[in-house]
Amino acid sequence: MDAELFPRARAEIAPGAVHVPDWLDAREQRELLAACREWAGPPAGLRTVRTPGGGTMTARQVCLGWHWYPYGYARTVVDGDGAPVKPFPAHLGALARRAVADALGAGAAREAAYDIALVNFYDGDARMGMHRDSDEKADAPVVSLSLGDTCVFRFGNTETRTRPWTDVELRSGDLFVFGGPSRFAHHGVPRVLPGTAPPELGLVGRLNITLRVSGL
Ligand SMILES: O=C(O)CCC(=O)C(=O)O
Ligand SMILES: [Fe+2]
Repeated sequence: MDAELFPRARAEIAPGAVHVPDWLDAREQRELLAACREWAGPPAGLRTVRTPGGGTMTARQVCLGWHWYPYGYARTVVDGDGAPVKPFPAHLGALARRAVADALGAGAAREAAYDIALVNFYDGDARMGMHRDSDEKADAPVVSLSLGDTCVFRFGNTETRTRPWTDVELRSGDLFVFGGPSRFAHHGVPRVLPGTAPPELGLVGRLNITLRVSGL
């Protein structure tokens, strides 16, 4: 439906931060979506995240491997149903290493032991404020995969939550990796574009799968 005159090109958005359009083919997207639906079920399923200030995040979340909560990691859903977090499947680790190798080059993936997946579900009104992924004790690149609706992904700088930043459209199947000098850069999702998912995928809304190395 979004047929471009020219294919979207991979782009280095900042040193160590690379956008690879259409990295997942249609079958891989369907399989990941089916897996996300399994992971989202209870126990330790999709939940609304409450921040210490009394707010709630609009993107709902489920974790694999380590449970992330504001602001740390646990092995159980300490801010939810208390159940043990679902295991991190080995195939996601292999996927993350392949993603890093494709985005940053073979050397960058090394032996990185990916052990965290955060699955964020965005409906049309959801967004994510500017933040850094900084609760890990490792500096391996963060791998981000998008399914469903297109979003505006805002990639900023390591110093401040404000400009300079670059807005990138992430569509279903796109890969974004940030490592090296960009590993601790601020980023967020100011907007989801409802109704832009590929119809054959069968998802209303947007899913993001973020893969990280905990170092824990
Ligand atoms: O949804 C996205 O693309 C970003 C998610 C994110 O930054 C996070 O979960 O830390
Ligand atoms: Fe993040």
